[in-house]
Amino acid sequence: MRCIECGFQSELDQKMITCPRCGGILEISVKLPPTFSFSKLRGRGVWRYSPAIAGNYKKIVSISEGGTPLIRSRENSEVYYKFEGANPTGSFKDRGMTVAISSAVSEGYKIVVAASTGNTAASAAAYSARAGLKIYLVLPKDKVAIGKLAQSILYGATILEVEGSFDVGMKAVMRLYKDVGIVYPLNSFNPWRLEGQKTIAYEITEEIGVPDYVFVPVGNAGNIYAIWKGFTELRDAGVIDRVPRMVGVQAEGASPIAKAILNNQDTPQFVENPETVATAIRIGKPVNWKKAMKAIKESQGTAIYVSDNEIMEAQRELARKEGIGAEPASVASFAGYKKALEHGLVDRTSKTVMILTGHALKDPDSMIKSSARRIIVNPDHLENIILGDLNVSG
Ligand SMILES: Cc1ncc(COP(=O)(O)O)c(C=O)c1O
Ligand SMILES: N[C@@H](CCOP(=O)(O)O)C(=O)O
Repeated sequence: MRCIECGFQSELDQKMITCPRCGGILEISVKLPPTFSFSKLRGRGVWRYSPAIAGNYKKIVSISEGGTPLIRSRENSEVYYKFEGANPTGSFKDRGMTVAISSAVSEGYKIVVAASTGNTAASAAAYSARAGLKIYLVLPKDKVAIGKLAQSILYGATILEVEGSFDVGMKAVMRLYKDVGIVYPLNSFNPWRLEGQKTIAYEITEEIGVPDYVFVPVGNAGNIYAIWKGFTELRDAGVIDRVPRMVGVQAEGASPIAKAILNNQDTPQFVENPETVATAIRIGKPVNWKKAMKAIKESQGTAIYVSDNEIMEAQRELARKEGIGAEPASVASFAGYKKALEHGLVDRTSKTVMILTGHALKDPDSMIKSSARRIIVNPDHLENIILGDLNVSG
């Protein structure tokens, strides 16, 4: 393990979540066994890749996460959507949560905590219910999409609401973890969680080999790093010969990392009051910014920001042309891909995967604002509408 802030190094220690020297963010380095081969793996989902997942687990808490569909685009056979909405609670967070909760249980914790814009909360609530742990969720008041809030309520979490953005809650959870050792933190500054999320890279590689580009929505910035880490491990073990270019996509009103990358700055300027329709990535001070920038730079990738209008248009286009329903933050990857095509950053022949991080049903308010043809009809004369349409279209 190595601290990304101060360079502290240690042997693998599952008790370690942040750097014991400076409190910084830790990286877990994994060397795949020389015998690693996809053909030898058994089962499906996150734990199929257990030879690559660091740590010892006395008990595995799973709800069959991972193994999500990689859907080929109808319009371009080189383009794929990794639909993380198909996870048990409807987002990629489940991949990380199965590992983090299994780690918490193995280390003897009884209480877990997470700050959240909604998806981490829903996932953490489900996995802690399955493990029989007590969970406290810190949410930005009135800023969590209704589907996600409803999930956290259903799974029986205690919900603590704070005024202000997600960043306020994140800071509070960090402090709580550092001051009160009995509480296990489930956010992505916990490097064990990212061990689960990196399996996205393993699944993509096993199914289609190495893509040229992977587009990832970026909020607290753990996922883009985790996916890059997965590809890097496979490359270092000689399973693949290169790592795809990682492209981080942020919403314009919450884009410290994208702006730093685009302006060639080493450090992002944090956003005090982030604002975007994509509430899942309404984050101004991403805790994993160093890891994300490392992943982008070392993969020779880039970052992009997209407007709220571009996000909403992308959500409709994906639904209406490809039949895939993803929440606004999720389709930032698609909006970013469209922009990258326009700006000539990628071309249509590049093998590209967009990570669609969460299901459309998470945020019904965003869907219902889409334009739709809704007509009050006489049930005895439905044919009038259909025949009328046929006449109009000739
Ligand atoms: C649906 C969705 N997409 C993307 C993200 C961003 O992921 P990360 O925080 O790992 O950058 C989140 C949460 O942060 C999310 O809930
Ligand atoms: N979008 C996230 C924000 C928290 O991110 P995390 O990966 O650090 O838990 C959420 O769903 O809460």
